[in-house]
Amino acid sequence: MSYVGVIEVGRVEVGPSHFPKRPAPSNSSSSRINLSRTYAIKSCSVSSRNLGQCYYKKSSGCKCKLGWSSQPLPGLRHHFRVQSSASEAVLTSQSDFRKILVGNEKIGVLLLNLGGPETLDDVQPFLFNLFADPKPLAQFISVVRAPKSKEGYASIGGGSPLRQITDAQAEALRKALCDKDIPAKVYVGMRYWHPFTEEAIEQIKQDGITKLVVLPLYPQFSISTSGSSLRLLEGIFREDEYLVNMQHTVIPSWYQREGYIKAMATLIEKELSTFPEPQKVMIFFSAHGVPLAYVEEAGDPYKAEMEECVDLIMEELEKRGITNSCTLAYQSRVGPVEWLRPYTDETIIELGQKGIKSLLAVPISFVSEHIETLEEIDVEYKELALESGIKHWGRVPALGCEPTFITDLADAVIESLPYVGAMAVSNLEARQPLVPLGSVEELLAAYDSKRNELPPPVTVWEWGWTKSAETWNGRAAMLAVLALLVLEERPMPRRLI
Ligand SMILES: C=CC1=C(C)c2cc3[nH]c(cc4nc(cc5[nH]c(cc1n2)c(C)c5CCC(=O)O)C(CCC(=O)O)=C4C)c(C)c3C=C
Ligand SMILES: [Fe+2]
Repeated sequence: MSYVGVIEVGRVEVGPSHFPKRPAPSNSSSSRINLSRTYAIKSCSVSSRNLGQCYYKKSSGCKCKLGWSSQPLPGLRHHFRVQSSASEAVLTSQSDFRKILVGNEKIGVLLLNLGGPETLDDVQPFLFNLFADPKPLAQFISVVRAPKSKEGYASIGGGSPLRQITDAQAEALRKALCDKDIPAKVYVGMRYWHPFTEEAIEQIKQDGITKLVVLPLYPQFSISTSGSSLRLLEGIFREDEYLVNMQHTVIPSWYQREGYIKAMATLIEKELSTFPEPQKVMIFFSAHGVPLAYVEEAGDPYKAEMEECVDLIMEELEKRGITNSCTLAYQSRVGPVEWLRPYTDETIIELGQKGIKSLLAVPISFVSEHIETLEEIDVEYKELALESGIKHWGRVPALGCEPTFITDLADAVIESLPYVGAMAVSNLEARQPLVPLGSVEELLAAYDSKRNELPPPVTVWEWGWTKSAETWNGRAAMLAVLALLVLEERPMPRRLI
């Protein structure tokens, strides 16, 4: 039985502090709320966090933070009405809690990731997929780029560890969900290498999943990463009868989640303690870069989310009495087009010139070890730092299967369950600041609506031009890499091309 209209959360105190963001709309049933009274709720869309509070309190009279839709949206299944009528029931037991969230549904979680070549032979075809738009150029670019990439992958053991780590994260998440009484199957869908997203979707269909939570494994949203995967999913969903009818929701980014922030702060705190003078260490956040045009012209929220993420981690550290200085820079640029600044390599040199002696690198845009942590940071940037006068160098490990982090991902999934099937966002303004959720289509529409002023297409790109995020991504990447090819002959270190 679906929980729509069945949730019988008992007495809920509705107070002004629970509605800080939006005033009660005058034309909806919510306008009848008297903020100082206690109400029973029928057919509601309280998030599982709130249900969780009800459950954990195991008593009546618990407080729930409620959100509402100002008007019933077409197709919105879980909007709620607050009524001053009685019919109070109390949600007390774990099984009630689980029943509401799971019912008879088969829940699936689809982890989206980029994918990486597992062997050196995979490198060129992997690059082909990465640059596969338009295809004739992808072949050319991947062949030219392959030797350089292979060198990198050879130096980290002959392949990317991404698949293995992501599989381990999927299994850890499954267990964490199970421990929280939410039985779910967890799938891995890579964008550019095995197991491809298409393979994961096939498995999801075979398993008869009825509710799917889509969770990109990138803490911050970028059109080049999560956006690209979601665009692919959108196409797959649209063309498949089973999937069109399968309820789903997307957690587009989760860098603001308390558990993630705390897990990052703990890793930093631990690593700082290995320095001879921890309080003098500069915390150096290094994020994967994107071409500047993504942010300035295509409306990528990546930079804003990254900066907010750094602020939140630093706030958490401050609460723990750690007040080190910090800086944020962007790494891994490809080609000479402008990428997000400041660049990691240039910043390291500048910090050395300013007399900084201790640097702790924190990879922040990705939660697994991969070529850019193991080779670029651990080898190239470390070497550059030592050459630049830095005496003490450290690097925070990627989160991987760190338990606090995995538990938090499980909570994110559980909190998203009431939104499965619901159209929770209709535009960016309507999005909640925390854990904005929505269907793939809705979400992309929200981002697309911000992208009205793309520059006119360059002639060479006119073939197949659209304004979609993924195509824009492909075009910019292509532009960058083509420019790179012009400079390819020059003997420059990887970080400077
Ligand atoms: C948040 C993470 C990432 C962003 C943003 C991103 C943007 C981006 N990347 C390229 C080009 C390449 N990326 C490559 C590999 C790669 N990139 C990420 C993450 C982000 N990329 C990952 C996790 C990986 C796989 C790493 C692994 O271990 O296999 C590569 C191939 C490797 C290499 O040759 O350096 C390229 C090329 C562009 C152009 C871009 C933004 C538009
Ligand atoms: Fe990349």
